[in-house]
Amino acid sequence: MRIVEIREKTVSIASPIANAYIDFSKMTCSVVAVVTDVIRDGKPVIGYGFNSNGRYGQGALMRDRFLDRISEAAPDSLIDQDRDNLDPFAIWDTLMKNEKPGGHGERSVAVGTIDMAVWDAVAKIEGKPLYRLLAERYRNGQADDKVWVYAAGGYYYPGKDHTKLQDEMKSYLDRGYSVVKMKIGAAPLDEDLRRIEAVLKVVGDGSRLAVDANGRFDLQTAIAYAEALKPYKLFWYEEAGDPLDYALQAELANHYDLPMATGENLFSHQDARNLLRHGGMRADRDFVQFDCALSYGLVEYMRTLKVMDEMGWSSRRVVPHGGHQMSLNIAAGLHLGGNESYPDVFQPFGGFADGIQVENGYVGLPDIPGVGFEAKSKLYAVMRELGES
Ligand SMILES: O=C([O-])CC(=O)C(=O)O
Ligand SMILES: [Mg+2]
Repeated sequence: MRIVEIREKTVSIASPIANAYIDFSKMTCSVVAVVTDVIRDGKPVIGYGFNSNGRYGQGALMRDRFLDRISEAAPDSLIDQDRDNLDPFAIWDTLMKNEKPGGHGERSVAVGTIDMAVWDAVAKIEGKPLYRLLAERYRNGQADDKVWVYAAGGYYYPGKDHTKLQDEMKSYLDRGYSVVKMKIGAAPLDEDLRRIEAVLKVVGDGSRLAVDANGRFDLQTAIAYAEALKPYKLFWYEEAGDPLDYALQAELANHYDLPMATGENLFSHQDARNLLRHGGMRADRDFVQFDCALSYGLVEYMRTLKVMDEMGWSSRRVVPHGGHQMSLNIAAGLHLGGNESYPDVFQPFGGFADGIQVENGYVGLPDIPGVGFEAKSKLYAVMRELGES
């Protein structure tokens, strides 16, 4: 058994939406296909991956060094002999050979995307949904059969008034979500409060609304928002300040005793550990949002979960960023607290398998081998074009 080839391409996920920090007018993402010589149902097994929104396609890094490391490695060194399968840990070590520690930059996105495709192939070779494989290998066989998800949206875009924002949020509730998320921080505080109040009229209660500032605020602004948000008792207040400003996050906790969330822009277990060491995050109420697709993949994610465990954090406090099926599998298989969902944006990469309904805020997973991409037809069409061409 061997990896025959790894293919990659960059695709556009451009749209007119904006958060407080960036617009998505030129957003791209990488799609990766790991082609193996294993035959299932008369066809070679191909694992697929893609990177989450917010970081651009990583083709250059992959072509410049990561893919060569795999093609130059002895094929046997990448195999899990006991299981007669690919070995995601050995593949990870090979990808990261001669990479210095620290300064994670965007190589973590390139590696995370390849790692997703490797795990998809591993689960397909074993003939199981990835979440079941993860539960069997790492959680005594106990998988969650459904995962809590919330609907993320509420972006700024030209011409979007309060009515359009309300319509968007109402459509998420109509589709079975019980918690929604909206952007803040691209408008002045008083306008953002009016936007929040407009949404509260639709969702009914602050416990059903999270807000996301995408790292926009300095400490003074973060505190001003905290004071203004407090009476609404929101589900969470996300990424108030710069993702790496742990002192800001820790000081903010002195002004806001309700749930906060952050971590989507931390790309390694060392950065996650620094957040928990220095960011004043509270294990009894706050949430962390590390996204495997941006942060060296599932191999590294397991290290992050171990760090959390050692620091007294339940895996149920993790609700990953990214709204993708890979994190949904990790959530069900490794017992996370839930997953983000983008019902309308970042298509065809956002969202879950076709025909899977959200019920009271929970979704199930398709019962097919791998991550489940084949059950999401528009996404699979993009992947297949790369893998089977
Ligand atoms: O707008 C973005 O970059 C996405 C984001 O923060 C989220 O999904 O929490
Ligand atoms: Mg966010």
